[in-house]
Amino acid sequence: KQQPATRVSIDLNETIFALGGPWAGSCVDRSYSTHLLSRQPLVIYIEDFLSEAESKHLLEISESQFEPSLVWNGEEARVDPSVRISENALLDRDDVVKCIEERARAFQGWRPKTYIERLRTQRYGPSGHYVHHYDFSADAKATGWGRVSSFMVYVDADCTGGGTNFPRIRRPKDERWCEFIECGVVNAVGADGVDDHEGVTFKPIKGNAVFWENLKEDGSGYDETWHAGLPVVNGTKVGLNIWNYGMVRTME
Ligand SMILES: O=C(O)CCC(=O)C(=O)O
Ligand SMILES: [Fe+2]
Repeated sequence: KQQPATRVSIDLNETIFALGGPWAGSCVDRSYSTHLLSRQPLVIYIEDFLSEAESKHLLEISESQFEPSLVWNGEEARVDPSVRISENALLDRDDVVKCIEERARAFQGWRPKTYIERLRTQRYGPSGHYVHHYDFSADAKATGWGRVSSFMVYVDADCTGGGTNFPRIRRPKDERWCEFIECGVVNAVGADGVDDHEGVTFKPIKGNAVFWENLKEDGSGYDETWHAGLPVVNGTKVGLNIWNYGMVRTME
């Protein structure tokens, strides 16, 4: 086994990560169903990841916590409507939240040396959006640590627009996918001018989720994971971000 050139230790800080070992409480098993969209990068669509009651609960505990979403420009975090218009809420780790964290760990086969970042909901109103971006940062290859994978979960989707667009992922051919992704020419142009009729746009569907891996085994990022939250036209969309921070595979 190849030894990493440098060993970087990470700061396992409770304000950032959902720590505390395997959840010992009782969680009701969720019978979600999965559909493989891509192998490289790994992208899996998940139906019924959240129950109706869980979504309702997440919305309730988020309500008083929402604050404007910030963007990091390399120096400071600030509001930048050209990049992102939404509010997000850091969730208290009650039993419902811990069971969702545990479901995300189990889904990934309890991947070693991987920590879930504290869960956040994100709410978008009309013209709310997030321009195309990567969830990973470029230093994972050097440090051996990074955002190895992401879940985008739809907690509320009482909206038009607001799809999650991956312009570099090839649209699957089978018509059955049209239940979950936009088919045909959509011609919606994101706030950054990227035309979403290429690639895959997931419809926001309450309770469903998209899971993808951001980093290759060596810690470099997949270009194909470039994605956006397209502008909401009417109504409200609430997403749940589950970001998984871990050691890249070749360093494990
Ligand atoms: O809202 C979406 O559809 C995508 C959100 C997203 O990519 C993010 O918060 O990192
Ligand atoms: Fe993202």
